[in-house]
Amino acid sequence: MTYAGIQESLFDAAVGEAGEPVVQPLGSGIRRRRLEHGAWVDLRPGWLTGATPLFERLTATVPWRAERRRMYDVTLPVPRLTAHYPDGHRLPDPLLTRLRDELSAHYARELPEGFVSAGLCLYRDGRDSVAWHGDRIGRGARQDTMVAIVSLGAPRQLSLRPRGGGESLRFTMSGGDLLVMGGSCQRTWDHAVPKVPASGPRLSIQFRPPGVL
Ligand SMILES: O=C(O)CCC(=O)C(=O)O
Ligand SMILES: [Fe+2]
Repeated sequence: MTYAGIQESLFDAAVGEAGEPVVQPLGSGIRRRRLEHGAWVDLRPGWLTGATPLFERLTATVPWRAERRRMYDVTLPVPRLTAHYPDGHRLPDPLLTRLRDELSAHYARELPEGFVSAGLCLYRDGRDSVAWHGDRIGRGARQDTMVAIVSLGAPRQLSLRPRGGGESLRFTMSGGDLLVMGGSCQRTWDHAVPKVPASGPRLSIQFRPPGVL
């Protein structure tokens, strides 16, 4: 994972015995970066190694939907595919359940309610993107909360900038990397995945606590 132009060490793409991804320990190698206005991001590059089989399974089996969003008086397609698994719904792969539970356990002290829902997004190529926004539908608009993102597939940039304007921070998320937005991040900062001239497909998994969308 790179941020602000600094290259962080990446793990070799080690694959588990049965060709399954290996979930590295979360406690080691996670680093918090405090941002202005009470926000922070935790970075854990290479949380999963050998994640290609998971990426391929999810790309092939998740019932992807093309989102549409109303803008002014027209409805436009949102350039990416999505699938949403609300609280209480079984996740599309047992490994995602394990990741969600490991995140809930790791953050239990700061986030007693844990992570309960998962949003999946598929950016098919460099033209797919998501515009500047905060996850502010629900209590992220009023309270500190967390959104944990696991990236699979091709590297893409996740940008953050203070909501009132200011310099943006750029985090390049590669396959297997974890980035957690916390504190006031959803209400005092915006984030985006900008378009790029060319990219292979990238899949993003966002785990959220109850009432955060
Ligand atoms: O692609 C990502 O990792 C971010 C997606 C996102 O911000 C969202 O769906 O709310
Ligand atoms: Fe978001």
